[in-house]
Amino acid sequence: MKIDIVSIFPEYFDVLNVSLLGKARQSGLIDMNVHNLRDHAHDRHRTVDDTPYGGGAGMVMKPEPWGEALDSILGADAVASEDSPLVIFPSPAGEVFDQKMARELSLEPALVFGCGRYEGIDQRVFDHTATQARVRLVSIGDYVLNGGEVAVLAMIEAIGRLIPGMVGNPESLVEESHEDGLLEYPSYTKPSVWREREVPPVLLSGNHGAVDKWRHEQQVERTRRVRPDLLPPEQR
Ligand SMILES: N#Cc1ccccc1Cn1ccc2ccc(-c3cc(N)[nH]n3)cc21
Repeated sequence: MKIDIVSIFPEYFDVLNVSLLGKARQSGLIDMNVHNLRDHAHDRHRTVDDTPYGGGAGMVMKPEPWGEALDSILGADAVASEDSPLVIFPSPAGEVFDQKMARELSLEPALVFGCGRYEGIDQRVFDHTATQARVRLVSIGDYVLNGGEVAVLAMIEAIGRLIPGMVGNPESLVEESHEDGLLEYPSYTKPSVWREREVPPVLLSGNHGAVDKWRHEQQVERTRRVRPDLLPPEQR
């Protein structure tokens, strides 16, 4: 997978050289490039923002630097098609990112992430980029961050771990929260007694059928208690 990120804070993404994603970059599983938006602002102060038309507090990101930056990634003459790269702009007004979307995006050959700051990006950037590539505005939850960088880090981690070859044991991805629509079951490891707290005996029984049954029951009970919204109405 090819990943391009545009941000005024490229250093945010230095962390992506660590751990699994770092290994994936070294192995070539992921080809990641981070672009500094200010490299595409050519005035003396490398200005990327200005006051909003119509008034209001805060600043809006200017379209020109974004246009030049995205042209350098997509091609100035690119025409959007179903084979175009997918350009994702984190936004509080976006569709909500979830495990289903992470799975979908992990199959994309090329992703471009545009990190806004201030009060957001001039709308014409989204409108114009949609003529060059596929565009989605994506929220990582119903709260407001100061910019898109943290959202992109979260999405890249959630997407990256699903890319074939990323994790050693793909089976470990199946029984996680949200993979089957349920929260995951509680996990235990040695010692079998810790501070007078015992591991549930079924997990020490060696009876795999009983273990699987107990784990599913735990998933349903935890989901019903913590996230009933994930269950179909009749199971809540
Ligand atoms: N836009 C906007 C905005 C609007 C009002 C106040 C502050 C901001 C800050 N901001 C600028 C860029 C940007 C990108 C993504 C998020 C974001 C995503 C999620 N899920 N929460 N917040 C916020 C972002």
